[in-house]
Amino acid sequence: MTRPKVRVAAVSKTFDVKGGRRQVLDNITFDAAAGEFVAVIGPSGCGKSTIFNLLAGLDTPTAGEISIGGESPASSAQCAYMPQKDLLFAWRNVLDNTTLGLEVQGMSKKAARERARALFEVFGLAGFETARPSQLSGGMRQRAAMLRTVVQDRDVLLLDEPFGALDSLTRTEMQTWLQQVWEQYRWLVLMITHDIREAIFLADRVIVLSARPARIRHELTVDLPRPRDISMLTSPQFVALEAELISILHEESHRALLEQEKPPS
Ligand SMILES: Nc1ncnc2c1ncn2[C@@H]1O[C@H](COP(=O)(O)OP(=O)(O)OP(=O)(O)O)[C@@H](O)[C@H]1O
Repeated sequence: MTRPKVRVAAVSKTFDVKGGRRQVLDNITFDAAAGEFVAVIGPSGCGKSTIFNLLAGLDTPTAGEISIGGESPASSAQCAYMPQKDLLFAWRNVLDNTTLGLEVQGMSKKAARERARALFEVFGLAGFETARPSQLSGGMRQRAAMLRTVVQDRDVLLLDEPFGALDSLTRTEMQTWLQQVWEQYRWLVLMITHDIREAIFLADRVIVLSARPARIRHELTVDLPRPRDISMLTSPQFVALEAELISILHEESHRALLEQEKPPS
């Protein structure tokens, strides 16, 4: 078996909060291989973004270890992170929004623009390079935010609810589009979503987290053939996977609701 690209080993995270400590992650262990598409799903507030912050090296675990390509997240230059609110700057045109990450890393504006421009076609944004973000549709804005992540040329993409704010029709289109682009580039994608169908449609594997403090509640392998299309959403195999996840998530969401009513310990 090849060595996993991402390794999360016995990771726990506790925050100091007013009036006590709040444990958010409890002994999380999972691996992901190069080229794999892994969806992460769990009740609201269970700790999904916290895991991504640790993977991106923005914070450190209280216990346990994370490695990306054998390196610590902070020193690894292999991860590109698209946070939940990856907003485009209204005063920059679309091209200059997509080059931001590269410029922050020290690349010249000219070189950054050249690299980003080459992706506009694939991201369905050709012709909109000099448009302002306000001139784009919701789906286009999300593709621009994703282009800004992808242009960093990393092997591992962390996508935190990339389609959360979109209407369901646009969302379905974006899922189909993302699948196509992923087939072409084969990044290792870790994607947080609240949408069970989206998770099954896109992922090779779905990791289900428990209510906070998050533990791995379940791992589901999605062995539906690729490329997947929307006609599969109603296939017996898809529906069975969906039912399995719905029942687990409902249980955990209910626990999360009860947990919210408790004060920090
Ligand atoms: N820096 C911090 N200090 C204190 N508590 C924090 C901090 N960051 C996150 N938390 C808490 O950790 C818990 C999990 O937050 P997180 O954003 O990881 O959840 P999530 O599963 O991504 O949520 P959502 O589904 O709503 O996006 C929340 O209760 C949050 O308040």
